[in-house]
Amino acid sequence: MEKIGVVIRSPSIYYYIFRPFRGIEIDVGTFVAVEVDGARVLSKVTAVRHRNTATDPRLIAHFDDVETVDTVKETLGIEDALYYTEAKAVVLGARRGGRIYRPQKPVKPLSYVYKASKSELEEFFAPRSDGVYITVGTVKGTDIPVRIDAERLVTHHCAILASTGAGKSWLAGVIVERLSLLDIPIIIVDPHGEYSAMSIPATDKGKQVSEKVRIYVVGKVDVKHVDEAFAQRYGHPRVYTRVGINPRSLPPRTLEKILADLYGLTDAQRRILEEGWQQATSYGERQPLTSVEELVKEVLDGGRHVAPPGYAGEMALRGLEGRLKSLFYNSPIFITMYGETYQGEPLKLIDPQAYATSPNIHVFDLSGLDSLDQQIFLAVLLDQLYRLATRRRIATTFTVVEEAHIFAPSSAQSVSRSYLARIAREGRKFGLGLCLITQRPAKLDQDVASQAMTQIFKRMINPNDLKYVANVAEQLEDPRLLKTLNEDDAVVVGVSVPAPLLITVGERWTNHGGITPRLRKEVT
Ligand SMILES: Nc1ncnc2c1ncn2[C@@H]1O[C@H](COP(=O)(O)OP(=O)(O)OP(=O)(O)O)[C@@H](O)[C@H]1O
Repeated sequence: MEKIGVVIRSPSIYYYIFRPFRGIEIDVGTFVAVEVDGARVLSKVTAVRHRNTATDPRLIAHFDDVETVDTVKETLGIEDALYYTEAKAVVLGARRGGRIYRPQKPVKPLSYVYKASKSELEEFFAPRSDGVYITVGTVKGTDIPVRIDAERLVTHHCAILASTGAGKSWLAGVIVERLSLLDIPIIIVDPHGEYSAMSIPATDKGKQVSEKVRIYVVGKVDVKHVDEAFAQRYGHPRVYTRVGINPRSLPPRTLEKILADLYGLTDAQRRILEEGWQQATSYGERQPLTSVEELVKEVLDGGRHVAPPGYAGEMALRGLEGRLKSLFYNSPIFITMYGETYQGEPLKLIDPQAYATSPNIHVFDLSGLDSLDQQIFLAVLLDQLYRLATRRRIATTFTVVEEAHIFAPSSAQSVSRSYLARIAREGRKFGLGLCLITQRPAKLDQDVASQAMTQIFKRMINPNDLKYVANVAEQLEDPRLLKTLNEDDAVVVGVSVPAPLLITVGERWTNHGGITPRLRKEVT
């Protein structure tokens, strides 16, 4: 084993500082090994610096032309004597059977530092024999595959956090493709309509994945421009089902909140709504789909007995009637009568149980909806999924939520936040996993974000987001690293990897819809 340096000091059990021997080049990211109690412990270099012990650096500031610098370097030949290099290595641990063992004592000063061999690295990153893994890329700078524990990734939730254009949806696509071959039902909440491209394979392997893609356009919205762009780019028409939601599937608190936010509600109207909605939705599991007129009549009839007497009561009832009709007729996500169509296309009711029991990739294109309708849709979908999951009526399901900070913002209001938070908190027990994707980590609700036990970071530039990440991601050695990442780099930390890893993200097997447009011409 090649000895490449010696430990100078080790201030804690987590890292040590070593001096690479003369002629040894060490880069950040290099894997090295040391011995602790006879076991070889793997470590990763996270910083390299040149230290000057012989002179005051201010002396060098006086070397103000090429001639002087060359004279000092070549004639005096003191360059090597002036500086030495030292590196910081973070202890990753040693593999013992299926587990990673981390020594509970610091590395001894004067211990030798060895170059980590390929086989040593492969052994360290090898998956446990009893787990289910997906390969999402390679350890950066090596060809060692990065295998992520799929069960932990899915059920303990994950988050992909990075600036815009840093490659979040590319990576989400890689994860979804690999998971789909394990026959896990996957639901993608796609506010930008990017993921329809997964229905077009990019490689042979991609054919198996794209056959599993089911696209749903949500609501009565015109998506001709999206379809045209799709057909032009891939030479195939986009095939989708148009879906909507039954107004009766709205949870009462959510309905009340929407009406209050949009139009305001008096106390009397709230009381009538609470009673009336309970009556109108007392059909059990499958709520009937009726016309809005019938539904509103049922609500008013069911709540009339709590209305104030006389004219005030009549006013409250009429006001509530108007508000309910406005909401259900104006929002494009509701189906307002049985057999409704839009531009000749039938509208189907969403069927969360079918999505969460079939091993497909269900892509919900929400791009035609405004932000409130997107949130209402997600609230209803997640509410139904949660109810089904608690009754063990679904398979383990992975739900990818793009732009998660819109659906669960840290400060602003959102009707979907409590539904995301509930699944983030309790979904693991029922096999409901989330993948939260956001370009503004600092704007994502903390309760929701903190439940993501695997965190994947990509390039991040915004100082607020970096500060936030430094506070929440204990395992991330130095958030400044995130500023320097390329599009295909990612840092993975958390329960589904043996140690924090800098990875090169793998190839896509299906098409990526989020290509950043290039400027066509130079201006002369
Ligand atoms: N691993 C990769 N290998 C090659 N190209 C990549 C990779 N990751 C991303 N890209 C390219 O980088 C660009 C941006 O990627 P992507 O659409 O995934 O970013 P994003 O972070 O999701 O952006 P947005 O915030 O706008 O949704 C795309 O053109 C994509 O093709």
